[in-house]
Amino acid sequence: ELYTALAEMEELLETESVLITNLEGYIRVQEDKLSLLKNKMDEYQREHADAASDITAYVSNPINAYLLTKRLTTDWRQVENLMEHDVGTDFLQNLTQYRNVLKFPSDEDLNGAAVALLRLQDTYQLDTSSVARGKLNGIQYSTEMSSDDCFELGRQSYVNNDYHHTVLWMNEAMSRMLEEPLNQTQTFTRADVLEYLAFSTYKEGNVESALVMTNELLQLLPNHERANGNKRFYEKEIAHQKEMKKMKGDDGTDEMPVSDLPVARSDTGELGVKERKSYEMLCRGELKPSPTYMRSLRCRYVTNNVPFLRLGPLKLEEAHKDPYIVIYHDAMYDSEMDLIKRMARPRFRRATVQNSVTGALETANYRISKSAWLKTEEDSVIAKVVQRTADMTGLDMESAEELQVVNYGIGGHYAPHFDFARREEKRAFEGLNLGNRIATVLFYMSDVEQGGATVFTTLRTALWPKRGTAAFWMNLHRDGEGDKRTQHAACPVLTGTKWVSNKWIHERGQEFRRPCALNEDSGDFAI
Ligand SMILES: O=C(O)CCC(=O)C(=O)O
Ligand SMILES: [Fe+2]
Repeated sequence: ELYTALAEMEELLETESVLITNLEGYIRVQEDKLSLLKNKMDEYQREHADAASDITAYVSNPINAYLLTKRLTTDWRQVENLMEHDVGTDFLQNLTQYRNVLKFPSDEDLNGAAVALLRLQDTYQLDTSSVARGKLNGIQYSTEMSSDDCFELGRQSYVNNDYHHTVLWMNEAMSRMLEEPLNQTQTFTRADVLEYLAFSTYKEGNVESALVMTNELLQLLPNHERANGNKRFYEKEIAHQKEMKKMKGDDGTDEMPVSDLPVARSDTGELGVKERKSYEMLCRGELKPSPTYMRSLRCRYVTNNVPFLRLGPLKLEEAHKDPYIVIYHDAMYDSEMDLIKRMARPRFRRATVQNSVTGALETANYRISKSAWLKTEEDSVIAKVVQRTADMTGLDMESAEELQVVNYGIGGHYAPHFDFARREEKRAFEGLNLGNRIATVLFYMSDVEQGGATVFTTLRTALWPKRGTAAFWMNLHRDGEGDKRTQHAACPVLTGTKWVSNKWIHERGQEFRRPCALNEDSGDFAI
């Protein structure tokens, strides 16, 4: 699960550096051996040519006769020994040992990294060939991908039953392969790509194209057993579809290719097609509140009646009126953020979500990050931050959860969700007797180069991470019901790392600070 946070990916670079050194050593020893053999061969060739120019004269000389005999006995045995001795063994053994001491990614990591890349491609509408060329918004974003890299990404998509991306990346692999100079280590052939393409195209609902590709494949490999079987299958399928059309008198205009149908995407939860569209638009910064609405939003200094804040008031910026969402600027000092990150690093675990039925904590594709919890009592710095949270919210911190520190790697995200437990998730905070999560304070502990906004899916509002700021909103209505309008998500990180910390404040202890009411009345909250 290394791919879930950037912090741990750094260790992989160290692993790679050790592997490179080992490979360098291996090559050096092999080269030494080969150059020794080459010297011997040159010497033998020279002597042999000499002898061959006048064989009788050569062998009649006793010294030559001795040397020839020696060459073919002890000397040649030396050559055989050299050839036999495998100088690679030690280096191979090193590799086995490294497995135990160094950090290595697993196949699951490879899959996770691939899925993350594809998620970014979707969310930020990146076109396949630009990604393959390492280009992002016209600038060089990373190294170029080889045809092999593209093929592997296509294969990963295929394994995940993601035929849409299989087609995109297999096509890219093919066109890259045609551009590249002939490569001896190429891991795939044209026929391999055609096979993946044909089957995925069929799965995407286009049988005709699948048949065309299969025929192309059979031209390359006429005896390909599976392809022959598929060809018969596709032909039957096409005939069957024609038959069906005829029976229905259907002119085919209302037929929708399967790829356009809404598909359940596991990593954005239960979003419908429309919600998913607006979520992604928000992430891209394409959906904004109207200028009229923006004009109504204010900034001000606040003291919240806290005497201490009279000395240094908080800087509040309104992000949304109803529900009320605010940003506090300079809510955390650099030194605090540095310490919090340092404390969290060694404790990072893959973030979990609560199963709404069983209440159990489990990992899920729709939340990809690493997180750790810090107790208030652990360090005076944490206690200070918690006190500031109390000042910012006017709420009691007794029932609040520990500070949750989160680090998102490239592609890390959290799909649209509510911070409060819904009725059907009643078990979530049961037993703690602290009530539901009444409010959220979300500290941004890093800038994010590209992507990584917090977006409120139904409010046309996106908060862009800015180091040191904190967002604050109430999750519950006055009557304790969850405010569905607070649904929000963490967009995937496109470049850079994202660090945040969450302070979730609970209902218990707020009875006098935010008295409840009989009906939902969310507009009266004043800071
Ligand atoms: O990281 C973000 O922007 C939001 C995180 C969030 O919503 C959560 O952890 O509940
Ligand atoms: Fe959240």
